[in-house]
Formats: sequence, C-alpha cells, structure tokens
Amino acid sequence: MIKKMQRNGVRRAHSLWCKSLTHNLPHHPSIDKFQGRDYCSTSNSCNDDKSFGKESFPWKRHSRKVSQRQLLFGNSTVSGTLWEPKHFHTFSNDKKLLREVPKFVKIVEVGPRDGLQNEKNIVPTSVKVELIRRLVSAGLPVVEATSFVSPKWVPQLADAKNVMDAVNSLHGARFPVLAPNLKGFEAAVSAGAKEVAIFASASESFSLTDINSTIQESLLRYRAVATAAKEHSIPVLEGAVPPSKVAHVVKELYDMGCFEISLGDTIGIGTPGSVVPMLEAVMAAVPAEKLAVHFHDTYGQALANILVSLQMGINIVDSSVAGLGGCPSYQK
Ligand SMILES: CC(C)(COP(=O)([O-])OP(=O)([O-])OC[C@H]1O[C@@H](n2cnc3c(N)ncnc32)[C@H](O)[C@@H]1OP(=O)([O-])[O-])[C@@H](O)C(=O)NCCC(=O)NCCSC(=O)C[C@@](C)(O)CC(=O)[O-]
Repeated sequence: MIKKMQRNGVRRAHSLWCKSLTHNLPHHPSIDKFQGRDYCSTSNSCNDDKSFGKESFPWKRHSRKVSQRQLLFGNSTVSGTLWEPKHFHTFSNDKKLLREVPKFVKIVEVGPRDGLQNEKNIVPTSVKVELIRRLVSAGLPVVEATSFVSPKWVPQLADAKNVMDAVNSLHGARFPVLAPNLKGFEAAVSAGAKEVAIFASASESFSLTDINSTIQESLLRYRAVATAAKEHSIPVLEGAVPPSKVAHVVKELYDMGCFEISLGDTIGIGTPGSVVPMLEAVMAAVPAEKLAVHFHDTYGQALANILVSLQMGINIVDSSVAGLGGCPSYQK
C-alpha cells in the first residue's frame, strides 16, 4: 500500500508516518526495510505470482492474450458485474460518489502479524513489541499482535506468548491474535488475548497449503474455536481469503458468530473489477458493517480496491505498517 502511495505522490505523509514508527528501532534487516532501504518485501513484492493447484482464481491476473473486454467480462465467477451499465452509471455519472464514502473508517493494523510472519529473518521479540507500542502510540485502534499457530509452520511467530506478555501491559488499542485451531485458541487465551481471529480460505488448494485442511475441515475446526470463544466471551474475527466460494464461507463464519469478517486478497491479485462483484456477493449474504477488507499491493491495486470498497459501504480496512506483509504458505 505504501509503495502505491509513494507512486501516487503522497510519500511524504506516509514515509514520515512510517519513519516515526520505526525510527531508532534496533538494527534488523526487516526493520531496515521499513526505514526505506529495501521496500520490495514479501508477498507485497514485485515478484510474480503463482497459482495454487488447478483451481481457477477469479481474482487472478488474467492472461494478456485476452482482449480488454474479456478481461473485464471474463468467464469466471466474477464476470463483469462492475462494468454493467448500471455500475457505470453509479460510479461514473453520480456526482455524489465521494459523499458515499463512509464518514468513519476503522483501520486494523496487521503489520506485526501479517507483516512479520513472512520475513526471512526472525525479528527479535523486543523489536516486535516496540513496533506494536509505536503503532499504538500512532493512534491505531486495533493492532493484530501475533499468531498462535504451529511454530513449525510459522517459526517467525514462535514467540507469540512472549509478545503477548509484553503487549498485555499496553493500553489504548485492541490486540487480536490469530488462532488456527483449539490448541492455538487455548494458548492465546492463556497468554491473555482478549480477541482471536480465525482464518479460512475460500480456495481448497490454498486451504490445504496454508492450514493443512480442506475448507470443510477448517470450518469444523473453527466452529469448535467459535464455541470455545463464546464460552469465554471472546469475540472472534475472521480473515477469509480468495475467490469463488467467498460468500458461502463468509456466511458460514458469520453464522458461527464471528463479529467481524476480513476479506483477504492474500496474493494481491484483486482489482476493482473483481472486488466489486465479490463484495456484491458477500454483502448479499452478510451485513456490510460486519465486513473488513484486506488488500495486498502486489500489483499496485490496493488503493483502488480500498476506494471501491469504501464506496460500496465497507468501513473497516486492514493496514500493514510500511507495506510489509505476506503469507508464508504463498511463496513466489
Ligand atoms: C493449522 C496447523 C496448526 C495445522 O498443522 P498440522 O501439522 O496439520 O497440525 P497437527 O494438528 O497435525 O499438529 C502437528 C504439530 O503442530 C502442533 N500444533 C498444532 N496446532 C498448533 C498451534 N496452534 N500452536 C502450536 N502448535 C500447534 C501440534 O501440537 C503438533 O506438534 P507435535 O506433536 O508434532 O510436536 C498449521 O497448518 C498452521 O499452524 N498453519 C498456520 C499457517 C499460517 O499462519 N498462515 C498465515 C496466516 S493466513 C494469512 O496470512 C492470510 C491473511 C489472514 O493475513 C489474509 C491475507 O493476508 O490476505
């Protein structure tokens, strides 16, 4: 996101913001990156994408061989809804467009979790904690602090308990953590977490790669987490990923009691042309106020995607400090 902002000429405001957060943090390659020495990071990087298995991704970048019209109307599940005449009318002729953007937008900062989970070098706990402290003092109301996932799968966040021990003494923000199963949920609760986020994929192949289970198995697992969370009065968020079955998975998670569902374009291939129909489908199943969006700027589309989401009534947006981010299961 930050990279895109730089290209659009608003670098100063944002690089100052990032710098104030990361200035004087102990020397570490990941932190050096925040400080501008190397912005080409993880899944937000300029590297090319790859697909998962044989499943087709409606959000996936289309081949350049198809015509522009096919690009927009392609035969995927997201075909062309944005660009039907009614949408042209709404988006290009309606002078009230900007007034339709929500008056209040909540930013959910996921850098310490999504950003650092994919760093090659493991960031020391003290640096993570200092970063979180600075994000809170910058005024961010929600900072995803870490993940209680298997350290074999994500060694970068193996210090989740220690991070939470330190974060528990910080005030002024909420600190949700990720939990992929009951084991993670229980560890999160004993470490003092007050909110957990679960993450389900709408893609079978991605689900297998990321959490070693089918979508159905993951939903069963999450039902157990949601039930345990209700018993502890702990709110559950959800970070869903890609394409075709998004609305179905989102509805399942909503019915399970998730209070907020973040729609993640994990590999950064979303464009307004795919985001609008995806949101239309999801918003037909779940109220807009329950939804958040989570974009990666891999191909420079994050700001455009955020804008159309705001215009459609979404008012919760995930951010990641310095544009860090990426999913360890998705390696280029
Ligand atoms: C889900 C599992 C655990 C399945 O992994 P598995 O290997 O199938 O698990 P298992 O149940 O067979 O257990 C294997 C071992 O892991 C342990 N284990 C089991 N669970 C836990 C736990 N919670 N915490 C700590 N340890 C755990 C368990 O105790 C056992 O230990 P052993 O007996 O071998 O010593 C694994 O696949 C996993 O941890 N995956 C996490 C992957 C991940 O974090 N991905 C990134 C998050 S998603 C994301 O970034 C996208 C998002 C949300 O940001 C949106 C966007 O970016 O767009």
